[in-house]
Amino acid sequence: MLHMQSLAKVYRTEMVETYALRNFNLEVKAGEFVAVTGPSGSGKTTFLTIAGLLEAFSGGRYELDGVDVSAMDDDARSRIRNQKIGFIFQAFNLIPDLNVLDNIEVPLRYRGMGAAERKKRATEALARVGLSARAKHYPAELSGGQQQRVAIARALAGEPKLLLADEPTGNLDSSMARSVMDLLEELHRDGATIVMVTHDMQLAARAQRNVHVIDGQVVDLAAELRMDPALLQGQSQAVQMP
Ligand SMILES: Nc1ncnc2c1ncn2[C@@H]1O[C@H](COP(=O)(O)OP(=O)(O)OP(=O)(O)O)[C@@H](O)[C@H]1O
Repeated sequence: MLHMQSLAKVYRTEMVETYALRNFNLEVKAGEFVAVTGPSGSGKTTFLTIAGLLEAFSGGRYELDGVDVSAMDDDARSRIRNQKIGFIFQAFNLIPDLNVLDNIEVPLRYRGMGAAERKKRATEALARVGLSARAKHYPAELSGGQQQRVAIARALAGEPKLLLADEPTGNLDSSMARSVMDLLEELHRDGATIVMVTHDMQLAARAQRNVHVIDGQVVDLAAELRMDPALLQGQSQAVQMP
């Protein structure tokens, strides 16, 4: 489903050049639930942003659902993004002035889907996350856990090939976090492909597979820790320009 080979992402400012990702290799197969962990600044969000076709990368190759997206321009990338990817963010990112059902319909509007089909898909997605009774509520009338479930319904409504979650329980207390994780596990059992970025190792342990990132690279965590137990504290490298 997702195949990254020798991917690189360099951020350049006047003073420094930061390799957020370097020689980044990862393959996620259809139906997998993968958690990506790593210390602050290791490149997790950069990886997710590129995986979700929100940003271009500096080198290497990325294949999504069998399509090489490496050389695509912004328009082509956003078309594929709208069709194939569902996002779940830490901050939910619901629109406060729209009710729950209308929020779920937003990405379907971007696809140019007709009103009747949008409503049908949004209603089904809301039922999927167990919140049918809240269709007409506004985000502020819901708990954090319920808002995240709505955001998951919004991600699901487009029937994406790949669900990308960035710290999906980061803004939730532990019982709400558990229920959101229960939902992700359930979606995975039903066949969804999920890649979740988190710094929470306990949460990550509930995924099917863990991938650890240090200094912009996927590492074999067990082997690295045997060599240097302090590695978990590592930061990404900022290289001074000459
Ligand atoms: N727009 C940017 N411009 C310059 N440097 C950036 C930019 N975005 C990220 N970086 C740098 O790239 C590196 C990786 O950042 P990234 O946000 O991907 O890490 P992270 O693992 O998600 O961190 P955290 O867990 O703290 O969110 C960091 O050194 C960061 O400072």
